[in-house]
Formats: sequence, C-alpha cells, structure tokens
Amino acid sequence: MLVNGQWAEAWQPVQAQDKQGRFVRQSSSFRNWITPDGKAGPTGEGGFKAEAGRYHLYVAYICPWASRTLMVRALKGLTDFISVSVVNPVLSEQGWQFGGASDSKVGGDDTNLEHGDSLNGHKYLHQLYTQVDPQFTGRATVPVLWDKQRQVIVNNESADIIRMLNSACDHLTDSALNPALDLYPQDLHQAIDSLNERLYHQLNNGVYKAGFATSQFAYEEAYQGVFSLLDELEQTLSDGRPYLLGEQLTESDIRAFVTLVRFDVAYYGLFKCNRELIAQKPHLQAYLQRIYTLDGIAATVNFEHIKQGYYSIKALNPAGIVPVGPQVSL
Ligand SMILES: N[C@@H](CCC(=O)N[C@@H](CS)C(=O)NCC(=O)O)C(=O)O
Repeated sequence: MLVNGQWAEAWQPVQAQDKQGRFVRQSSSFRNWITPDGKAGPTGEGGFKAEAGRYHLYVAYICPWASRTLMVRALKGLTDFISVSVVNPVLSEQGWQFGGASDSKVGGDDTNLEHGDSLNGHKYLHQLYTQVDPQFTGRATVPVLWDKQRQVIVNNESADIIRMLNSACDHLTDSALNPALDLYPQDLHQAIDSLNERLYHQLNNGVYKAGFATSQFAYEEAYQGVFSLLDELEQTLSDGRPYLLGEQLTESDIRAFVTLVRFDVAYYGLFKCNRELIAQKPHLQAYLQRIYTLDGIAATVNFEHIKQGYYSIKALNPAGIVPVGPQVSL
C-alpha cells in the first residue's frame, strides 16, 4: 500500500482485522460522480460531465469489484465510450502491475481494451494514485475511473461506478448505447438496496471474510453467512424467475454474479467456502449461466486470470500452486 505517497512493503491483500480476527475492508477515497450535466453527484465534487471518450477504467479481471464495472459498461453499450486498461492477474511486489503477457481470449472482441497503460505510461497502478495525490495514503485498488480531460481519478468505489454508469450517459445519442436497460429502476430501489446490503456482507465480502479470517470463529461465522444466503437465493430462484428480483435484471444480479462466477474456481478452494459448489445448486447454476450468456458478459470473465490471481495470494497459498480443477461448465 501507499503511505504518504511512498510504496510500503505490506503489499499482499491482507487488510485490517478486528479484535476477533475478522477481515475489515478499507473504504474508498475518490467519490466523485459522472453526471449528464456535470453537476455534483451524491458525493464528491462536480465537473465530470458525461462525454464520449472522456473516461477510462483501470480494472483487474480477477477482481469482482472491478468486474462489475466492466459488466455495466458492456450491458449499457458503453464499450466505445469508456476505454479500459487491465492489470496483470498476479500482484507484483508493488501491487497491481501493467503489461503482462496478453492472452488472446482477454477482452473478447473489445478493441477498446488494453493490457498496458498507454494513457499515463505507468508501470504500477499505485503511480496513478500518486499522480493525482503525491501524498496519497491507502491501498491502490482497482477499479479506478479516470478522467482523461482533467487527469484525475473520478471515483474508485465500484458501487458508485456501476450506479453512475447505469444512468449518466442515457441522454447521449448513439445507437451503441442501451438507455432502455435500467439496472436501478425507481420502483425497485428499496428492494435492490436491501438485497445489495445482504449480498455485500454475506456473499461479496463474505467470501473474503471467510478466506482472510485469522480465527476459527471468524471463519465459521463468515462461512455460515455465505451458505445461508446461497441457500436462500437458491430457494428464491426455484419459483422460475429469471433474476433475483423477478423478471428484470437489476444491479443486485450484477453484484451476485461477480461472486458466483468466481465461487467454484477460487472461493470454494482458496477461501475454504467448501460446503458445496455453485454447480451443485441447480437454480443458481442456471441463473449464473443465464447472466454469463447475456451479450458482452462472457468477455468480462477470464477464468485464467481469476485462478492465477487468487492462487497467487501468498498469505493463503505460499507455494503458489494453481489447482487444475474444478471443471467449469458455463
Ligand atoms: N471498495 C472497492 C474495493 C476494491 C478492492 O478491494 N479491490 C481489490 C482487488 S479485488 C484491490 O485492488 N486490492 C489491492 C490492495 O488492496 O492492495 C470497490 O468496490 O471498488
């Protein structure tokens, strides 16, 4: 992480913990919003008007938080509007690094996506943070939403980024855009917010709490949370609805998907969330498949990056062996 703008050695993603050994995630520091007219959004300052070609996303394919921004970018038809840089799957001694071996599957047919940082010419992601704040203290995390015009970080909180991408560009006229898709419709705000809250604590962050627990108690607490929510989601989907809140794809589905798609290949093994695989839950597996096959989504999922990235976390897997299985059938 960075301390007063200098790279400090504690680079593995073992973050803070509480007194009972629970994993505690750091909060994000840049919270501005892209809006249709450039007015300030719910947090941060104004000046970030929606404009084609002005913004860039820095992501890691291994990262569920970054991947959800890629999903919304794809679903809303924003691939020509927002360019992307993907970091290497394995954290370097200085955190996320650019320019590793590219593999042909990455990005699918998305030509607006690269493995280097041709925009700012950095070798490490942390240099982007110190470019805008030479005294920055904190973890240099992905995703980062970057403004090419003002040369600043707009936002590094994926929850904000997916919310703003859902509506900020809808007024622009381009046939590539998909303004008809509303992942956060007015009549479902409450249902989405309350489901999101549970998805975050029990599932998205729940698997990390299990994986990075430093006490048996904290691990089991997180494990119970993960599987009680998975059981509940399996039950919810058993009535034949396509998505968690009914007929309509919402933000909650995006949030659920990024964890479910990593579950069998990473969290089941590395994070010890091993009561069962998603593949053993028929409704959840069909749901996963349904979202995976939506236009543009498969290109946001790179199983090689996911496996290599997670199993390179030395604190959890010192020898760095990447398991061969399980087979994925998506
Ligand atoms: N709140 C952030 C969390 C992002 C996050 O934790 N990203 C991880 C990758 S999955 C990261 O970049 N970790 C690097 C580090 O902690 O040094 C968000 O959702 O945008």
